[in-house]
Amino acid sequence: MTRAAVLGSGSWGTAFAKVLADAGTDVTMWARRDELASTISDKHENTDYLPGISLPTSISATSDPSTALDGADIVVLAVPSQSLRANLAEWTESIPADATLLSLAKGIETGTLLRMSQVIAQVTGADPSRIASLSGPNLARPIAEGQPAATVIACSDSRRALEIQKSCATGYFRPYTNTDVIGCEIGGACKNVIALACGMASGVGYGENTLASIMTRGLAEIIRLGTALGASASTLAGLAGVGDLVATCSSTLSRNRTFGERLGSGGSMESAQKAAHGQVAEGVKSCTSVRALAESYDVEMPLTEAVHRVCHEGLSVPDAVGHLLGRRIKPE
Ligand SMILES: NC(=O)C1=CN([C@@H]2O[C@H](COP(=O)(O)OP(=O)(O)OC[C@H]3O[C@@H](n4cnc5c(N)ncnc54)[C@H](O)[C@@H]3O)[C@@H](O)[C@H]2O)C=CC1
Ligand SMILES: O=C(CO)COP(=O)(O)O
Repeated sequence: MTRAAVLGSGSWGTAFAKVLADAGTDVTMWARRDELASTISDKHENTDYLPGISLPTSISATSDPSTALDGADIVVLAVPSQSLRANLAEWTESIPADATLLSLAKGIETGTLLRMSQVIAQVTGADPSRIASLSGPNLARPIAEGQPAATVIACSDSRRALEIQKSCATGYFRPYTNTDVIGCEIGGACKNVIALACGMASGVGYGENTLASIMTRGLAEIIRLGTALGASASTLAGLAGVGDLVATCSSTLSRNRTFGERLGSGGSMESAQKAAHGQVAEGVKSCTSVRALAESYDVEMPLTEAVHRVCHEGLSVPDAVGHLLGRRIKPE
């Protein structure tokens, strides 16, 4: 039986642990707090992040990372992007030598501008062939409720991608494999920034034409950046690109879209942050790193630029809209 350690017990870590267990994988979760680990083990519910969802009784949880990692074939990294490096530094010693490392995080590290698989390779010293990324239209709660969805597992080693695919395929969760780790990670990180922009537009009161225009032009800038970094455009036209972009930009369950909506309807960064109740809206930090990454590759990303300026330079949403529409007109 495949054994997985899921490190991080937020909404997606918990929902994905349920998927793994439903697929017949032996799962141990790690939670930062003892209290949450005990609740998951004893009450089979994550009352903090996925209240009302019954977890399989086979899932156990611990606040001791070495207990969770003991004998793991697959190590699922489910903490927010900006905390991955510090957490990994503590976990590296206990990670089994041949385990596959699977990142669920959708962000680009600030400062280093590294993708999550690059951070994992740097901190753990693992060969890139052991590192995989999972990304797609996967809002946590509907998946935990068993609503059908598909995803992409990207790994340069197809054997490892297949191993993960088998460990999480269920009657409601359909994983596809891919070898394009860059495309998968860029799609996942960048769509959060575009979802912030859609939220802002929606908060102002704009409707479907505006949102569809932002999604489509957002995809154009994601493809520009992805292909400059070596991603395949077809990955970005698939589940980890268009699929996730549509789900996140359209859903009121998205933390990024909701965060943007609060800003668009006149809320401050502080109030939007407070209203998120500790849940991470990755795009708020990644807009800055994606923008810097694009700049270093001489790639134009006007929507990302606008989101960065609203979140971090005090630009108002109406002024950001004015700047975007005031740009030079050009062919599509
Ligand atoms: N929630 C969702 O629907 C989806 C989330 N993701 C991605 O999964 C990653 C994790 O997100 P969620 O599970 O949604 O998180 P969440 O926002 O529900 O919860 C954050 C989790 O990370 C923990 N955490 C926060 N700061 C930490 C730190 N410094 N060290 C260790 N743990 C820390 C919290 O205790 C909590 O368990 C993110 O990159 C997110 O973009 C991907 C797909 C779906
Ligand atoms: O990545 C997600 C869906 O695929 C979740 O998006 P949010 O982090 O905006 O909730």
